[in-house]
Amino acid sequence: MTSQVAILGAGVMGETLLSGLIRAGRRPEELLITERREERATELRERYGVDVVSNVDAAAKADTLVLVVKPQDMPDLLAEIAPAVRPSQTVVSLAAGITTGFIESRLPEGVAVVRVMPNTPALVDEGMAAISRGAHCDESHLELAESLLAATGRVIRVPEKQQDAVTAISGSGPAYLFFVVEAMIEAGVHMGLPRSTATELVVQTVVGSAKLLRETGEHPTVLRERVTSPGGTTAAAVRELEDHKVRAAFLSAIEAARNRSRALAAE
Ligand SMILES: NC(=O)C1=CN([C@@H]2O[C@H](COP(=O)(O)OP(=O)(O)OC[C@H]3O[C@@H](n4cnc5c(N)ncnc54)[C@H](OP(=O)(O)O)[C@@H]3O)[C@@H](O)[C@H]2O)C=CC1
Ligand SMILES: O=C(O)[C@@H]1CCC=N1
Repeated sequence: MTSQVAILGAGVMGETLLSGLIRAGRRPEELLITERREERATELRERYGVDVVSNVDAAAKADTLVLVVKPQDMPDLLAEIAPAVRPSQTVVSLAAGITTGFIESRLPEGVAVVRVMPNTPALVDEGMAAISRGAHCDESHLELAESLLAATGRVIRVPEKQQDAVTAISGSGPAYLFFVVEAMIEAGVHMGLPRSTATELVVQTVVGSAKLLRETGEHPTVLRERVTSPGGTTAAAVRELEDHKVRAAFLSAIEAARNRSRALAAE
């Protein structure tokens, strides 16, 4: 008998995981999804050939329950599924800020809960996910979560106390980089470049720079220094970034994301 994985809440992140599992070779019969809105359920059923069921049916049938609703929707979802959940199942939560203790306290005693922080580059199999064990997890539960997330990119294990910082760095991180990309494209347009030219220049520069970081393993400071010719253009630009306190702004922004993650479970 095949082990079933149910994704409860198939919005942006839930669909990202679903599509990754299918690309990695999981058969639609091994997957179940739940959705609140009928039109979204129909769209996903047609796109992936998966069954869309109620939360209670998913909790009753699947061996692994992956919770991908917004943190604010988590209390209601847990109250709904708790009567159907059994200690033999594994619960994997992708919600920002929601601790394993929060989930364990709302489910039957002994259920293994793994907390995961993924990110959207998982859509192109370049995701970064960090996983943490709850009180009732053993190695097999962590391996199960790793095998799910490894379908869409890299996976590391972190102590749960680091998850709010992880959320602020790699969970939200793609948005900061897209923000920088937007700003660079706008700068090109401002200087008279056609938008399509500016976009191609910036996107390939980001892809190339990421590859350079990954493939050389060099520290980013070293790579930045190699671009910075004495008395040249880059030095002029970096001076402006420092004058405008962009480094300090990143620190404050990422601390704000960490603090927001900490606050989410209390809402
Ligand atoms: N987006 C991202 O980059 C990342 C998101 N996450 C986490 O993933 C989770 C989902 O985020 P995201 O995908 O962006 O949000 P979305 O709003 O896109 O997805 C949540 C989905 O869950 C549905 N839903 C809500 N309540 C229920 C319920 N009781 N039963 C079934 N379905 C339900 C929502 O339906 P409806 O539309 O009707 O509300 C929606 O489709 C969050 O907890 C977030 O912290 C983690 C890392 C990265
Ligand atoms: O913005 C959010 O709350 C979610 C969690 C990390 C990325 N997106």
